[in-house]
Amino acid sequence: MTPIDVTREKQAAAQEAATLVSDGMTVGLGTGSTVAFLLPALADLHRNIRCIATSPQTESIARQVGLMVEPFRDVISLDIAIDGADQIAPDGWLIKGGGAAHTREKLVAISAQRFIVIADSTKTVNNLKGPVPVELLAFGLGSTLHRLGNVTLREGVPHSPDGGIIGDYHGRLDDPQSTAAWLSGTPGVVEHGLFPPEMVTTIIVGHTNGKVEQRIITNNGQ
Ligand SMILES: O=C(CO)[C@H](O)[C@H](O)COP(=O)(O)O
Repeated sequence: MTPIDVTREKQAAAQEAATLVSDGMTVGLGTGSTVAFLLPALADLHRNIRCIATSPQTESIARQVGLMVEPFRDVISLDIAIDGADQIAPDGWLIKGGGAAHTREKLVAISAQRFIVIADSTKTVNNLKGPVPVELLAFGLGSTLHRLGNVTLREGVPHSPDGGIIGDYHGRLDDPQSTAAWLSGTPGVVEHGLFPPEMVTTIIVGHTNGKVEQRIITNNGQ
């Protein structure tokens, strides 16, 4: 069997996603190594797009390759957002936030008409497995951690770009909907990395032979 070439898979998915963008669009840019392949592909194909970046890393690379990046402040709606994922379940639930950017990534995804997920084939799983990344408010951190129970704080990337404390929740995940609702309803949790299928338009998975597989998850009301 051919060994998996994750780099080629990421590249293939990113390249395909870049073709879904048209000149004149406002484009949300996710964060991570798959998105890093998307940025030059977008810059090669499109001269006239406006971009919103979900992290300082993405913003810096996007500017280096010549993309026009603006702050996400007065923009209300994006035409499209493209981002990676850590795990993709068959029903379209995602875990994101391996790169600690899930709060901004969720805001950008929910604001986009279409949210496209790009990934290598190792990201597809039969069942989501924890942990789930969480961003927590520094104020009251000890109390929030006590109520959540099973959270480890990150050492590598301890803060989000917005100053939140990044951790990983290791609790139950057999019903992502109820875990997501519980995390969202816990005061002190700024955001968690469970993304529901309703947020996802299309998943593009790259394969080692350079081909991609596209799965439509929801038409987002279009
Ligand atoms: O959610 C994310 C960052 O917060 C990334 O999209 C996710 O971690 C996937 O990263 P990569 O493309 O490097 O595999």
